[in-house]
Amino acid sequence: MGKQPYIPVVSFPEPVHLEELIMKVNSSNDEKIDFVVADPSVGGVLEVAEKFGINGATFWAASLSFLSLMLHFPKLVEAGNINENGDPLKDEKMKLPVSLPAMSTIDLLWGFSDDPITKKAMLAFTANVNKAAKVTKWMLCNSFYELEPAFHDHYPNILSVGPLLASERLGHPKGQLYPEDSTCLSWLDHQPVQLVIYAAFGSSTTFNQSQFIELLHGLELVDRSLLWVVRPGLTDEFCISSLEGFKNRIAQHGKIVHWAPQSKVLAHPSIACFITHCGWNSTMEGLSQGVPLLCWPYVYDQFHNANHVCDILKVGLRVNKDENGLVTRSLIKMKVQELLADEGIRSRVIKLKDVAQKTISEGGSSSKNVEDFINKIKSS
Ligand SMILES: O=c1ccn([C@@H]2O[C@H](COP(=O)(O)OP(=O)(O)O[C@H]3O[C@H](CO)[C@@H](O)[C@H](O)[C@H]3O)[C@@H](O)[C@H]2O)c(=O)[nH]1
Repeated sequence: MGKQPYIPVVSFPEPVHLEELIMKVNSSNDEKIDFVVADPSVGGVLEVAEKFGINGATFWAASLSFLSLMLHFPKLVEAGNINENGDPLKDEKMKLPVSLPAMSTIDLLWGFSDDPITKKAMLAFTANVNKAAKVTKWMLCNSFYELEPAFHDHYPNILSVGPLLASERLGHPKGQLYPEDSTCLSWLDHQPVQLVIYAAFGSSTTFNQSQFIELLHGLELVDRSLLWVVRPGLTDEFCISSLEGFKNRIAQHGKIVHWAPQSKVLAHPSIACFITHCGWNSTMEGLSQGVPLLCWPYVYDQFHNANHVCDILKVGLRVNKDENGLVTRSLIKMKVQELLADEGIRSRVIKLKDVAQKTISEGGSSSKNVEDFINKIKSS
């Protein structure tokens, strides 16, 4: 028991084959590459395109407020708050851009981990984002104006085109990490309206044994209909074996799947709330479907997303760890009950759902940004 959670280490390879690929495609008689859209955290893509005289844009898959924090990194170094490795140089809270609350260096992205490899990867991520921002005049973001108005006013050149929802993806296969178990949709059809708790923690979160057992008992104590995604790798074999008894105990009102069609699940009328790690996609999907969030951030931007949901938008509540570093079963039960009883949260999140839908409808801010972007590319 008590094994430390695994923190995924991300690496950002240089686009070594991109130059070759562009040369190959553009020397053929087929259609040529004349514009590139790249994730800014993947270093060097836009620089390679630029070498060939090809324009490019970045697409940022997290929030605009978090992007602003990345873009602010060089200013924190200049101001002497941190050094180039992100280490704190002053023992004081730093003033951050726009409406981000003042923060200590430890709460910054690169401060969350003691693991030097993870920290190094996150610094590379930040450096890549800043380099890409210098190369392109077009930055797209999966957000919408009304979700983060102060940041959009501060960065008028960043075009938000969200919410981009997985259920709206074109083509097959849909690029899912795991096969979707869509039997949960027909199961949801048989559940009462707004009664089911949906719990899912994205593509890479892991739980140690102690935490997983607390979560399992917490979900059982809540004693409501439950749909829970237990992804391969979410926890270890010992915990998976303990799921068998749990499944039997909740058989009347619960379902566990390996991977759900999440966007469709969140749009289902039987969903009452979403226990989430606050990855930005999950956050956007939940809010765009008017579902209150119970925020359980784990790493990276997830803490910022949880702050935004709970303190700024006020459409969710968060769980905190106790002195042993655990979110306890009794807290899980209490917070779910508190969330479900909060009419203010429910009415605010339903309003946000309407706003999110308008923003991608004709004339909405994200819809206009997509049109503007296409027109700009065409005329460039
Ligand atoms: O059963 C499931 C569970 C999840 N999903 C989908 O998987 C995606 C998960 O994305 P996200 O919520 O953003 O979580 P992560 O996979 O953890 O995302 C990483 O990337 C995000 C965007 O940059 C960051 O915000 C996160 O912190 C980082 O962990 C979403 O589209 C979900 O709909 C499913 O389709 N089925």
